[in-house]
Order: sequence, then structure tokens, then C-alpha cells
Amino acid sequence: MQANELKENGYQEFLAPAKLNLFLHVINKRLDGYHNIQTVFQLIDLYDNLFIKTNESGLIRRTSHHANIQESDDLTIKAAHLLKPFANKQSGADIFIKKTIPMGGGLGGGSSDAATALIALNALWDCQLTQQELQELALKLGADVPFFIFGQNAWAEGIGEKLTPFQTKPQDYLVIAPRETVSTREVFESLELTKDRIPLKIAGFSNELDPKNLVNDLEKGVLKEFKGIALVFDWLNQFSHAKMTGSGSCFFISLSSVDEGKKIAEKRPEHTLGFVVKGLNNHPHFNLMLGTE
Ligand SMILES: C[C@@](CO)(OP(=O)(O)O)[C@H](O)COP(=O)(O)OP(=O)(O)OC[C@H]1O[C@@H](n2ccc(N)nc2=O)[C@H](O)[C@@H]1O
Ligand SMILES: Nc1ncnc2c1ncn2[C@@H]1O[C@H](COP(=O)(O)OP(=O)(O)O)[C@@H](O)[C@H]1O
Repeated sequence: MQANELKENGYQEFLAPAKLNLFLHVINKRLDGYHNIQTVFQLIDLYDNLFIKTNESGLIRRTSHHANIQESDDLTIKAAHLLKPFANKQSGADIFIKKTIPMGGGLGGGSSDAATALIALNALWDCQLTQQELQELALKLGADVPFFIFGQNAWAEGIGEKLTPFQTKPQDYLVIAPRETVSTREVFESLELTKDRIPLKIAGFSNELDPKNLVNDLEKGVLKEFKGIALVFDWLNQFSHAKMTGSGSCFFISLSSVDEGKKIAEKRPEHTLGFVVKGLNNHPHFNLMLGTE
């Protein structure tokens, strides 16, 4: 179904933006198997679209079809079920997802879809959870989800849930998505940590936000393990300092202009996707989440 058709049928549209990790340091492994990290999350204007229509049936349904994600595994549907106990018993919703953000790319698409579902349904079902309460709920869905509820570019610690606002400079990026994707869990599992990394201090860090000085500790392992992905990295790296986002497999470079990005994207390797994007300051539904929209 097209957007107008969905809207004519009573659906409301919400946006789920992607993110980049401008750098990512893995500090150490925790006893629960997760890793403490330090990262800067940057929101970008690449979106999935969520269309939501509430009803009084008490049922939560996904009305779009996605061959590679079962309805019950969809983070958006899981988010709705997690919020349901805070709504009236008869509160239900039909959710149609238009995916644009490549899956398993380190762009946080699934996490962002889940966060947008929480933000939207909190308002539509009148659950009245605060931002802090939504962030706590979001963490049950994944380490990345609280950031999208936080809704501002952030310095993140812990497993990514300890968030401090972090001002980044306005910047355009070219994001390249290889056809091959990687599993976040497998990338972390294959990490060979010999000793703990010394944590950075947020104070004074912004001066170092030069791509040349920034690393993603997960990048080396992915490039070593996946030759096809490494070829895409090498291609992008010839234009500027290419960096992997999250656990991959997408890479990005900073651009000096949108035109430059478009020209490079036109030459991209076969079977890859290219997106020229802008950094955002805030989540598009930041005000809705704060209850002021
Ligand atoms: C690596 C990051 C960086 O932004 O991004 P993505 O590449 O996934 O977007 C995130 O921390 C990912 O967040 P998210 O995708 O929500 O991960 P989760 O579903 O919670 O975790 C999947 C698996 O990755 C591992 N994991 C994840 C996060 C973390 N800090 N340490 C880990 O060891 C765990 O094995 C976990 O079972
Ligand atoms: N709505 C959704 N969109 C994307 N992926 C989802 C969704 N629901 C569940 N998933 C699962 O989450 C995994 C990670 O997705 P995603 O967040 O897009 O990538 P990443 O964590 O690498 O940034 C996917 O491979 C998929 O199995």
C-alpha cells in the first residue's frame, strides 16, 4: 500500500531515523556477555516510515509483509507488546512498516523502528510514560533502542544506554551499504580483546572528532572476516577516511558537499546501495516524546 492509501485508511505516519556511530570503542567484556562501549551516536536523515492505526480490538498486528522478519520477531511489534500493559485493555494497533534503512547494516533501523513505535503508541494509547521510563523499557528490546528515545545526538557508554547529549557539527555523509550483512552478536563474539581499553573522557573529546583520529574497534574484525565487505570499504576509502558504523556492514565518509557525495555514489560498486545523508540534531518526533507536540 502507498502512503496516501494508508492515510486514507486512517493510518498516521511516523518517522524512524537511522544513526551512524562516529566512532566506537569497545572497553571490555561484561559478565552478562555484553560489552561496555563508548560511542558517539549521530542521527541522520535516512528514514523508515511507520504507519500506525489504533483500534479497540486489543490486538497488535503488522499489516506490511517482510520476507526476512517474522511478524512476532519484528522489533516494532515487540515494542508494541511491551507497551501494551500501560494502555487500556482494549487498545490495539495495526502497524505498517515501509523499510528503507538497510537491515543488519549498523544503521540501527530495527532499533529505531522499535523506538518510534514506543514514542507513537505512548501518545496514541495515552500511556503517559515519561522519556526516562520509555528509555528503560526500550533497553529490553536492544542496546541501541534507548538512544532513539533519547532523541538527540549522544555520547554513549555502558552497552550504549548511558547517554549524554553531544553536540556534533553540521555534516553531510555518504553511506554505502554492501549487499552482505553481518550479525551484531557474531561481530562482538569474534572480538579478540587482550586487555581493557582505557575509557575516554567526554570533556575535550569534541576537538578530536576528526575522522582521521576516530576508530571503530569492530571494523578490523569485519574487514578480516568478510572479503566482499572489505572490497567495498577499500573502494570508499579511496575518496576519504571511510569508517564502519556500529557492527557493520555499512561504511560512511564525511562530505564537503552533497554534489560530491552524489558523484561518488554514482560510481559505487555493483550490488551496493548509496545514500547521501545529513546529520540531524534531534529525532523528528522529539517533541511528541516530550509530550509537547
Ligand atoms: C553495535 C551497536 C553500536 O551502536 O550497533 P548496531 O551495529 O547493532 O547498529 C549496538 O551497540 C548494538 O545494539 P543492538 O543492535 O540494539 O544490539 P542488541 O540487539 O542489544 O545485541 C545483539 C548482540 O550483540 C552483542 N552486544 C551488543 C551490544 C553491546 N554493547 N555489546 C554486545 O556484546 C551481544 O552479544 C548481543 O546479544
Ligand atoms: N523492524 C525491523 N527492521 C529491521 N530489522 C529488524 C526489525 N525487527 C527485527 N529486526 C532484526 O534485527 C536485526 C538488526 O537490524 P537493524 O537494526 O536494521 O540492524 P543493525 O542492528 O545492524 O543496525 C535484523 O537483521 C533483523 O533480523
